[in-house]
Amino acid sequence: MGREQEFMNVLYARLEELREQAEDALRSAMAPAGEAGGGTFQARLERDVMVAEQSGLLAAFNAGERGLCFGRLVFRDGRDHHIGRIGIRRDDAERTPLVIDWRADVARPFYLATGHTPMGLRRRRHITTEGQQVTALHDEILDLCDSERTGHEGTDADAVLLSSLDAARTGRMHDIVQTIQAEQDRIIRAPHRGVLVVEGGPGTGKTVVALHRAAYLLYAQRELLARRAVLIVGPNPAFLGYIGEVLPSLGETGVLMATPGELFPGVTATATDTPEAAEVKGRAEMADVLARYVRDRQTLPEPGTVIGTEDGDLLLDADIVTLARHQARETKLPHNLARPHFAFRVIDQLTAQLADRIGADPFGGPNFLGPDDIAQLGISVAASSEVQAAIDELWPLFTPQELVADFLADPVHLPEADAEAVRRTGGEWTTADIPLLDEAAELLGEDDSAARARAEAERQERVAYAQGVLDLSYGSRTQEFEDRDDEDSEVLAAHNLIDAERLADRAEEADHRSAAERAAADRTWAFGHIIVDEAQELSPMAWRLLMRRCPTRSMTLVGDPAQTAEPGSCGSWERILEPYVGERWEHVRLGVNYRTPSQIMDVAAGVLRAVDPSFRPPRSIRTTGSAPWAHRVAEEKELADAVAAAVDRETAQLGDEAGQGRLAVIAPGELVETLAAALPESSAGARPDLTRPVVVLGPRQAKGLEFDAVIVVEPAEFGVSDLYVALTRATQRLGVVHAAALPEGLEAGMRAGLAPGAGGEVGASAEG
Ligand SMILES: Nc1ncnc2c1ncn2[C@@H]1O[C@H](COP(=O)(O)OP(=O)(O)OP(=O)(O)O)[C@@H](O)[C@H]1O
Repeated sequence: MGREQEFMNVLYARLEELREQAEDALRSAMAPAGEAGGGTFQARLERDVMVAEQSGLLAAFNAGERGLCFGRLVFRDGRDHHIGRIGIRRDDAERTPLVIDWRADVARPFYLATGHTPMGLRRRRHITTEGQQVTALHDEILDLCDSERTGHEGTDADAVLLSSLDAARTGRMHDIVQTIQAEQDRIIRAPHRGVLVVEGGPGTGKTVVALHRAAYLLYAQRELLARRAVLIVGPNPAFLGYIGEVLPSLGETGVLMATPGELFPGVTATATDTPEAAEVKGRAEMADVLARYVRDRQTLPEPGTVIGTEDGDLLLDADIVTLARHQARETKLPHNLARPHFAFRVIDQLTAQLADRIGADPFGGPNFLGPDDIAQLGISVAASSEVQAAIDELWPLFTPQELVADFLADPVHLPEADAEAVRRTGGEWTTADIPLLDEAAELLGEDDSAARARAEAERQERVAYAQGVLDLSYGSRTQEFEDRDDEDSEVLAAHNLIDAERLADRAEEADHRSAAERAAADRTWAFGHIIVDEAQELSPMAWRLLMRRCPTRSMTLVGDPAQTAEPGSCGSWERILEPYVGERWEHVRLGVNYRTPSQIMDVAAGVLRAVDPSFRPPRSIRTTGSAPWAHRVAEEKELADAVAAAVDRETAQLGDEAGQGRLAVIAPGELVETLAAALPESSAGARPDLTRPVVVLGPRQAKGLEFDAVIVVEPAEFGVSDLYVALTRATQRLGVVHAAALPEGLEAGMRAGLAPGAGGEVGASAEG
């Protein structure tokens, strides 16, 4: 222990040194222009390089501080490496690695080696720390011929994992770099570059594995991903808050997180659809329906429509417009971008009409007007406000919001019942509207060609400057960070953190945002990688939107069909993916439940088995001493008091067991407010504060979350999959408070779970 503590002291001293250097460098880079070499373009670029480099380093130093080093690998060939959250080198001429980043290849045996396949290891050590103090060591001997003993062997190999799983929850998910399991490691580092589907039951680590995969990809493909950013889509804001600290704690910040209701820049879904409306809006056919609706808005004039111009009246008949419309549609451009073609054809034909009239030879000879005269006539026709108004009427410009709002107010091309389900005038946007807005934006297009051309020319200029600055930075680098075998692949060197193009983008006066920030504002942004959690919930229309955001199809999809409850969700992975990648996707499964103890899992599984006797839940890695309990009250109005009493009892238990902890009351939506009022210390609402000791949630809000204790209220009101989700959120204790009879599968599970001597009465709490 003493030797590891000495090492830890050296390591933290080095970290402090690096942090100070980075802070100093950052301070001087941020100094006012006059002191830092003037305000020239070149000087500003150099400053940007420094700021990007040093703030990246600082973020990594700060993130790496907690649990900086957690493992050690001693190889048979004499190599001896410490493994940590980030890689750090000594300040010597060889830049010897002090600690290796967990994502480096050389760290892999830490997660994969077994007695059977030792991967060249003699021993593997887990180092537990509190702050900078080493508090425990666990050694595993992997080379059976190794007779050396340290006194730290022989402890349960899973001790570190189990202590992490037993720890009280904080309301925030933590990284698992110290205890990644072999089946998880294979997914995190999967070489597959396309769509990877990670499936598994509740608590199998799907979410945490996907986040670590993002961290790994940001390391392994840093150049691409730092520029294109990673998008993480999660079911609700509470969930995103819950997982939000995992990647920053691993030093990764180039990530945008969003719910499906936030995927159209400038709009946030705040209203809720009925299940019927959400189902209709989510259907793949809506893409065709909207496309037809856009064509409907390309209209024909009333017969005999006359337009008055300075040069006389013009007849705008259906033939003229039909031809112009046909020619505009033939361009295959989106509606708004095809409009100039339509306008041009209409003006051309009206001009011809005018020219025929003005320049006609009464004796039947050729037209008197020359090409210049006709061109002049064309200009005056185009400038006519009446002509413009007619074109606006026949081929109007729309924003996506206008188009979708018009469609919802009068839904066409839908069967009557479906149209009724979605009909809405005005009002706020819903989550199911977001893919419709995106589809509309695709159908309409955005005429930004001139702005794009200008921006691109300016950008090329900046890239040339930036390349010069980077060459300068590369030549003068003093590198601290290194953990990959390849000397040239500095993980966080300036020239990797920020390449010429990114630097050029950053140098743009008006736009100093990160890639993730720019991505958030840009509907057409192509992300380097997308992670979708609770992917089984998304509708076919939502998938169309997401696939547009990721043309490379580099995606990790996380889901569990048994937890699917959204109306209109896609169903099978094949159905989701076939239109976009055919059969070119990989499917991996996780089979061990790290969250829910077996007593609780048995009860939850009973609920699904009641509808599907062949259902097999994931195997729980833990059991706890507490049997789930149920308490029945005579009438619904007694629920709030009973829940308040149960919360007091359970929080006291958590206090006894873990010193702290988090409890969730999961109740049907209509009861949430009443229960929250009966629990004054609790947090509830659209964005509940999960770090509070007690939260009150609806079943959909509980998705993906976990708590030490969970009290499920009135489960008869839940759908089967919602109930399964609710019952599988607890890491320690589960209770049910109800007035109505328990659903069939739950009642049977509770009976089986009751400890002998507890009376066998489901109606009586096992706790008394
Ligand atoms: N290797 C591990 N080491 C430590 N903790 C782990 C490990 N794997 C998973 N866990 C923990 O198990 C819990 C469940 O993980 P996670 O939320 O990712 O599961 P999930 O499969 O997404 O669950 P659900 O589908 O129910 O939302 C988390 O607290 C996670 O940190």
